[in-house]
Amino acid sequence: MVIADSQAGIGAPAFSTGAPTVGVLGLQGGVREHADLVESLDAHAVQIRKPADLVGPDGARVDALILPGGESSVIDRLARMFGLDAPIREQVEAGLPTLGTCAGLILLAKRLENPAPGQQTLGILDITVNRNAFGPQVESAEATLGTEWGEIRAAFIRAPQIVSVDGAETRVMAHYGDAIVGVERGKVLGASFHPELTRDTTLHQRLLSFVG
Ligand SMILES: NC(=O)CC[C@H](N)C(=O)O
Repeated sequence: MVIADSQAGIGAPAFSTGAPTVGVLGLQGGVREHADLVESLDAHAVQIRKPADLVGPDGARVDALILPGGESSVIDRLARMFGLDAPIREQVEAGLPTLGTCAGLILLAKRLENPAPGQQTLGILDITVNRNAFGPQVESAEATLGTEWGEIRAAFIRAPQIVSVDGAETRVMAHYGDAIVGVERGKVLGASFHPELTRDTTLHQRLLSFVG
């Protein structure tokens, strides 16, 4: 992964080199795992930590965005602290293909049933999410899901559940038992689970299919 942050000193962002560039929100959580999967698909991964990271030196945006899992209240607080919330919202609403997994799904939701004190979301997907529906970390599980995206090997870790899909344009794509755990609207994908921990590339391939 190329870290698009001069302070990190790992080089310049790899924009406009032919292969698509996928930004991974790099504030907290499973950043490296998503970046590794992106690079296994011959795309570039860059870390997004400040608004300028969303835009390359020649003005080109990243071609797609991933909001990883982690702790959604922490990612939310840091994103607002660094002024990333509005630019992300604007670019996603303008058509930037985006994948949110677990905490990333929570960030995408318009409504949370049990937010942490002061927690906000980007409010992009017209869904209501119960933040820790699948219980504490010890109740985490791995499962193979038959989904509208294809078969996915998924890891659930204190996973959120989509308790309702409130907008007609948002499609239910995946269930785990009776629970809705995957949705899609336009070029925005949201999943309760972690495909990056089981190294399942189905969702990343779907994300890249929206590029260009
Ligand atoms: N693995 C995860 O991303 C867990 C998300 C967690 N439930 C939260 O509120 O952020």
